[in-house]
Amino acid sequence: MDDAPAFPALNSAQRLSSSASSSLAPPSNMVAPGRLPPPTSSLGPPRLAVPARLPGGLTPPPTTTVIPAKPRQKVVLTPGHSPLDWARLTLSGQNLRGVTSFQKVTPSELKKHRRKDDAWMALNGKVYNVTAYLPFHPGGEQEVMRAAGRDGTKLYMNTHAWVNYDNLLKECLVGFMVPEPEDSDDE
Ligand code: HEM
Repeated sequence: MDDAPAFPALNSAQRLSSSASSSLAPPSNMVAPGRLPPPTSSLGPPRLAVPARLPGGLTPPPTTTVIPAKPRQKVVLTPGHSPLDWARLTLSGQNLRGVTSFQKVTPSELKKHRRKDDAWMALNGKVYNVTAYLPFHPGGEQEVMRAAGRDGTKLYMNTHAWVNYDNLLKECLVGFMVPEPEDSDDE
């Protein structure tokens, strides 16, 4: 049987360009998001690992994807307030709700609980006493307090829809939102 022809063909663009990109290592001008680029020599312009145009008129594929990073707003939690500490506290049997039975909470009742030592928040119709959680909140106490005494669903979802509040605040459930009674004077 005849020998198989060389692949890629001896005079192909791939072979011609192979000297330009002989290494499998990522090009040195690739920058991980949030990282500074590697220092470039002060002698001459920065090196470009991939030429603007490959021999044979081929344009190389893009080598970087820049995702604009939103600055994190996480705070440093005080000792004893890690997520694990919070898990421990919720399992301790301590009453974190501040009530002994589930309540029907009207908007005007909710409004009464907007102090740091008595903070309730409604999330999708459920009302939570978030007082105990405040020092454990990775975004800081002030952020949670923005929604204290009111419905924080929109703010919460806009900030971190991926955070499972139902699970984190299970032991902080106070009750459920109900409309203001018809004859109320809307305090
Ligand atoms: C509606 C009021 C709230 C606001 C405005 C708020 C805001 C924030 C902010 C700004 C961060 C930092 C995000 C970042 O830069 O990474 C954060 C993180 C976090 N918040 Fe809240 N938060 C609120 C309520 C809550 C509540 C009630 C909980 C408890 C279920 C919670 C749990 C968390 C967790 C677990 C993180 C860390 C998320 C992560 O690492 O991806 N937040 N929050």
